[in-house]
Amino acid sequence: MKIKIKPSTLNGTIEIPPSKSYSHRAVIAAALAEGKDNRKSKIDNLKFSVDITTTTDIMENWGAKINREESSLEIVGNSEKVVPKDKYVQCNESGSTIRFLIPIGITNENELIFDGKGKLVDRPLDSYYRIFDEQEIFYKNENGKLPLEVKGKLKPGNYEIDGNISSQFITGLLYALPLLDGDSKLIINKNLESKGYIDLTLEILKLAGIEIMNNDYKSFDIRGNQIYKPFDYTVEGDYSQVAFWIVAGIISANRDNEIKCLHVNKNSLQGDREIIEIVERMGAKLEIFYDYLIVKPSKTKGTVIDISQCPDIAPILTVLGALSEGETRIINGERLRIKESDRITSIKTELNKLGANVAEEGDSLIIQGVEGFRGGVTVNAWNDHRIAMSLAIASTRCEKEIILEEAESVRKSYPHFWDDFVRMGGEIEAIEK
Ligand SMILES: O=C(O)C1=C[C@@H](OP(=O)(O)O)[C@@H](O)[C@H](O)C1
Ligand SMILES: C=C(OP(=O)(O)O)C(=O)O
Repeated sequence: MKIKIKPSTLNGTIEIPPSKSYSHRAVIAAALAEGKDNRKSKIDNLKFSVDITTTTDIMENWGAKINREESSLEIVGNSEKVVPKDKYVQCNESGSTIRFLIPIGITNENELIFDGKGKLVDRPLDSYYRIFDEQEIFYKNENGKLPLEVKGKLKPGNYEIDGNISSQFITGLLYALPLLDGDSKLIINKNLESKGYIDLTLEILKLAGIEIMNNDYKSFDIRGNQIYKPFDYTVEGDYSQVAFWIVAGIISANRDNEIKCLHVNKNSLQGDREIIEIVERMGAKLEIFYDYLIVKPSKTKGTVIDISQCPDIAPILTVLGALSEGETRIINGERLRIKESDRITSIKTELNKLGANVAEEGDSLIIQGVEGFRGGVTVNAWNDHRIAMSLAIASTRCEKEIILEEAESVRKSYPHFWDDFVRMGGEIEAIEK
């Protein structure tokens, strides 16, 4: 979908959508829970983005009984036995889905074909291939790309994972290993990045009655033969998404505007909560309350941002850096290259078309601040929801309107983003389906 976005300033109150990371975890844990006497889990405040629908569909296919309402779910779990009705597992473009579900799928002797779309076809899974090689689990793919055929069953024992590629492998194993018929140890080699996501995993596992011994994130001791228990849970707002609205509020050209963001847990464990500390360091003024926050326009200064623990907020922080005084450096962004797009190159390329001054240096983004963007050009979202949303927020500081291609990519995590954008004062016009 191609849309025209006119320059406008955003203002008002926004309901931040539920955390995608918590939603995946809650749906999976509830789907694995014992379904004795039809005992069910209830998950409230869910939004069926493409990624969450994908995970939910797969868990249903693997034996959970799921009743979907508009913004909640009831699940009777499959009692830890993954028995697929269909061996084909379509993960669409969701890295979380495929990396969480590969090990869970083979906690039972199964034959599965994992497939994906877009960039997911190429996103790395090598950490699992090493385990399959060690355990002589059959797997087949062409040139390391999806589809991936896997046949076998995981064995309890020692597992080693590099902590600097994707924390999603660690989450997948933390979910799967308690289901094996013996104890396991998960050892993390190299530096653990995206550590906050492991905290979310441990929190939901605990809620489901799963016990894991965390040895300071260097290793985890996991007892086998554990049983997931049903639970009730309400998903909190998503810090990766509130980041867009925080930056929108800071860069607003209308000094009288303010953006109030609802459902933002002040004490959240989400790693992207770092957005608050980063923008405050750059000079932004936020008013933070127990479960909401208020952002007013402010002048910001460049800084150095280590993005290794909060990769998903890199694109929108690049927008903020581009409009801040002096130089902003976003460093340690290696894994940004293996997301829905190569986010170092995609955000640099598209923001520069608007008139920003962004350069790549190794795995860093080096940004020289400008007063505002020119706009007046066509930009592309690279089929990446976070690039589309970042460009939408950047458009509010363009002199001229912009055309955005692949605007529909927001549906991966935030399907009603454009409705919210318009509700907050954005002006868009669809040009092409
Ligand atoms: O576990 C999760 O929910 C996620 C982990 C992160 O991935 P990496 O650990 O690969 O950085 C993040 O980018 C992704 O959007 C969600
Ligand atoms: C990288 C992301 O998600 P995933 O890895 O689940 O595809 C994201 O939402 O930015």
